[in-house]
Amino acid sequence: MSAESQKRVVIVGGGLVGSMAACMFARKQHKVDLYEARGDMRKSNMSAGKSINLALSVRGREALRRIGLEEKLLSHGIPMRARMIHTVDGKLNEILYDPVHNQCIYSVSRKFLNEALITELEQYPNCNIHFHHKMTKLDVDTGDLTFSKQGHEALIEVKGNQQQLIIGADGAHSGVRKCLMSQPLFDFSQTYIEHGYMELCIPPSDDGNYQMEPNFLHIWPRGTFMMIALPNQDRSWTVTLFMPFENFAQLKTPDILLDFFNSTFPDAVPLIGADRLVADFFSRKASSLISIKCRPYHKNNKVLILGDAAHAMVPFYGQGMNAGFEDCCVLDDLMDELEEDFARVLPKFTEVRHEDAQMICDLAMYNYIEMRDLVTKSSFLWRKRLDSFLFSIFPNFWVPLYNAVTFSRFPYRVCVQHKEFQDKIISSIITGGCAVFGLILLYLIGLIILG
Ligand SMILES: Cc1cc2nc3c(=O)[nH]c(=O)nc-3n(C[C@H](O)[C@H](O)[C@H](O)COP(=O)(O)OP(=O)(O)OC[C@H]3O[C@@H](n4cnc5c(N)ncnc54)[C@H](O)[C@@H]3O)c2cc1C
Ligand SMILES: Cc1cnn(-c2ccc(OCc3ccccc3)c(C(=O)O)c2)c1-c1ccc(Cl)c(F)c1
Repeated sequence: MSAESQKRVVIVGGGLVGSMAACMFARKQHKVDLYEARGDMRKSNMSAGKSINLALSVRGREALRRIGLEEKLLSHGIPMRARMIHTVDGKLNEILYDPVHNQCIYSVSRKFLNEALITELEQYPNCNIHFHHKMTKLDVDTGDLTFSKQGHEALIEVKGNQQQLIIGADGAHSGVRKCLMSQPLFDFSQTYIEHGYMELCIPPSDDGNYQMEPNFLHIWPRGTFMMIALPNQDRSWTVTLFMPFENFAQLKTPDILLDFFNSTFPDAVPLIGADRLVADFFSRKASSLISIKCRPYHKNNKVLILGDAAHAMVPFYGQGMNAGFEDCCVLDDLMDELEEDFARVLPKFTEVRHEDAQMICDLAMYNYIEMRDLVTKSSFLWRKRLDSFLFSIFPNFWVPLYNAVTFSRFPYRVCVQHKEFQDKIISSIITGGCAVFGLILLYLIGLIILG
């Protein structure tokens, strides 16, 4: 690549999306400087962020494929071919995600994934990674950046004329986005939901095996309370309890906690272990969940935000990382289509991505509301069984929305359009069916009256 065509890119945030974006630019031989506030996660045992493991699906896999990491992650990940629904009376109900094509989602370790991305990035001589560098200031007009470096008094200045593009992949509470918010015509909204989440653990059995069937996403739908478990490589499970903060606050003592679990998630207590449940629950605090929407995602030809910085969503669709990785694919394609001209690429990114990103934020929030309101024990179950049955007999027509979102790369808005079309068909069949049934009934009544 000629020096003139090589771009210089600064990426703020070395989490999942920032490190993915860095790999995508580095493989195109551009000069990349990645700045991450935290230290090198490969040198610490701390968890890499908000959840210990994540569900990886098709949209995220495409980004990993492009940088050559898909097979590495799939071989480390654990396939989840079905949801296993735990009813309160202890019954287990498995419903395949894809009875037609046998597609599955993968439980992957956040730390392993972030480490794999950083290690891949290090292979590129045209990339520098600056750990312990926290961006404290950005002038969105000049592109001048200021960083504080852990343990150093002096601030580090990166002048705007040293790079052509600044990407903000610094998460839901993005400092780069906050700088964009000071600009005119920048729309922003955020919603904290009443539910918080806490991660618990189901350890391996005494003989080192999984205590539950491993190739499943285990779900305990209890209306207001929801709990899921994703498998880990070490045969343990990361359990995530979703509950309103006010309910977390009511569980003040071990006895109250155990009474709650024994009545709400009875089969989970022996799996977690009563002592471990008490110790873990009272050793941590529930974390908040936020949904963020904003527009535009860019400023001129200089600044762009990706991932949670642009569209943080509640985790009730398992799509946040997948959507952020898909941002990187959309940007990658636009770089190719528009000859890497940032003056065209950046506004086009907002134009083509914004509606889909808003849609998945809305879908995740809709799922949250719908799952919370599915209060009867079997309603979650029957909804899923009906979807799965119709999908298996009309595979090209009846694609459940969850399957379109999770197992295809159709734009999120197209997935919803298809769902709305399906709903119209169903309602007209039901309406038509009712009309036919009514006519038959009238005919029979007429026969009876007229003898
Ligand atoms: C409980 C839970 C479960 C989830 N489950 C799933 C799932 O199953 N599947 C899925 O696809 N998604 C899931 N998600 C969503 C997923 O975690 C996020 O969408 C994803 O982490 C977003 O990645 P990101 O890189 O945009 O942001 P982040 O992961 O937040 O990374 C931002 C990075 O920027 C750094 N940073 C922040 N500020 C600065 C600064 N000023 N200077 C330098 N660096 C900075 C941070 O240290 C961090 O490393 C879940 C989220 C939660 C909360
Ligand atoms: C991490 C991850 C990956 N995918 N999903 C997911 C999400 C929603 C689902 O259905 C919604 C629905 C249920 C019932 C009726 C309509 C819609 C299904 C499913 O169909 O199995 C799977 C999750 C997840 C995340 C949080 C919670 Cl709380 C949860 F339960 C699962």
